[in-house]
Amino acid sequence: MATLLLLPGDGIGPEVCAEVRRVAAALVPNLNVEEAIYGGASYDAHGTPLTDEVRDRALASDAVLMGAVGGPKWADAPRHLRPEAGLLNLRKAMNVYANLRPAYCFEALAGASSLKTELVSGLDIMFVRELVGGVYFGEPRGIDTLPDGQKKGYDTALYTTSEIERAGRVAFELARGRKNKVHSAEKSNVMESGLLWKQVITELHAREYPDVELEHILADNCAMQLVRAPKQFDVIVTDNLFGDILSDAAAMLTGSLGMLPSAAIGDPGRPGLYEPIHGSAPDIAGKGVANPLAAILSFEMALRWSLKEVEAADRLLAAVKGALDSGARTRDLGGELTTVQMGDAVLCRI
Ligand SMILES: NC(=O)C1=CN([C@@H]2O[C@H](COP(=O)(O)OP(=O)(O)OC[C@H]3O[C@@H](n4cnc5c(N)ncnc54)[C@H](O)[C@@H]3O)[C@@H](O)[C@H]2O)C=CC1
Ligand SMILES: CC(C)CC(=O)C(=O)O
Ligand SMILES: [Mg+2]
Repeated sequence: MATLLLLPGDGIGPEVCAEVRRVAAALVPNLNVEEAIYGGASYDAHGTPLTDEVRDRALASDAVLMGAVGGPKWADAPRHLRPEAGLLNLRKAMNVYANLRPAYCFEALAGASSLKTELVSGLDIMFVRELVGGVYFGEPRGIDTLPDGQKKGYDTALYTTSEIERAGRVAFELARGRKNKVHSAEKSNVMESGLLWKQVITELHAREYPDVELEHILADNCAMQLVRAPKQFDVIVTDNLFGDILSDAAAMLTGSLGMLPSAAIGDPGRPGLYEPIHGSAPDIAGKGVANPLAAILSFEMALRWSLKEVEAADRLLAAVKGALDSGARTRDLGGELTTVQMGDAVLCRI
C-alpha cells in the first residue's frame, strides 16, 4: 500500500489539507494517508519547524503533500527556525530539484475574471522552477553591522552547471510531450549566475534537445509577456527566485492564487513533494473560505507523478472541472462557497 504523508502546516494549510484528506478517502481508499506536524505548528510544539522524525518519514513515504507554512506569529523567530526554513530544509532533504507549476486555465474560469477571455482561454503553461539552489540557499548570507554603524544585508545567488542541467533536462523532456517549446528565463544581462544559466541551457539544448524550440528571455520581460500574451508560452524553465515570482503572477491568469498546484520532483524513484503554490494566507486563515482547489489539484499531481494512479488522477481532474463548470466558486473566484462546500462540489463528482 502506498503512503502519502500530509503536512498541513499553518494558516489555511490545515483547512485545505482537510479537503485533500476527504478527496483521497473517496477516490483511493487503499492509499495510506498519514499526517505529521510541521512548520510553525512544529516550532511551537518542538522548537523546530521540521523535526528529524518528520523529515525521515517524508523520505520514507511515496509522496508528501503539504499545505503551507508561516505567518506573522513566527516573524521574529530566528531565521533558521522560521516555518519557511523548515520548508526549504524539507525540499533540500528530499532533493526535489524541479518544481512543476502548471498555470492551466479551466475553461469555466476563462471568462470569469476581469481578464479578457481570449487572453487566457486555452492557457496551459508549465513552469519548471529550480527548487533547491539559487539565492534561497546560497552562502554567505546575513545581516552585518558595518564600522560606521550602518547595517548590511546580503544573500548569495549561486548555481552550478549540474544544478542548471538537471532542471533544464526536466523542462526539455516535458516540452517534448507538449508543444515542444521552452523559454529559459534569467537575468544574464546583470547576473553571473544568470549568464551561466543561459550558457548551460544553450549547450544542453544543442547537445541533447536540438528538436525542441528554445528561446532565451530576460525574466523582467517574461513577467511583462506573461501579462501581455501568456499563450505564447509552453514550458518556462527558470531559477528558484524568478520561478517563485513568475508563477505567482501567472496564477492570476488562471483565476486565483488558490487555483495553482505544484509538484516538486527529483531523481526517478524518489518521493515527490506536492504543494499548492500559495502561502498560509493569514488574512483569511480560520475563516473557512480558502479555495482548496490548489491543494486538491496538487493531490491530483501526486496521484499522477508519484503514486502512479493515473486513472484516479483523471477522475479527480474531471471532478474539479465538473465542479467549476457547474458554477462552484469560492470567494477568491468571485463566489460564496466555503472551503468545505468547494470540497463537497468536487467530492460529489467523484
Ligand atoms: N509554500 C509555502 O508554504 C509558502 C508560504 N508562504 C508564507 O505564507 C505567509 C503568507 O504569505 P503571503 O505573502 O500573504 O502570501 P499568500 O500566498 O499566503 O497570500 C497572498 C494572498 O492570496 C490569498 N490566497 C492565498 N491562497 C489562497 C487560497 N487558497 N484561497 C483564497 N485566497 C488565497 C491570500 O488570502 C492573500 O490575500 C508568509 O509567512 C509566507 O512566507 C508564502 C508562499 C509559499
Ligand atoms: C520558502 C517559500 C515560502 C517560498 C515561496 O514563496 C514558494 O516556494 O512558493
Ligand atoms: Mg511563492
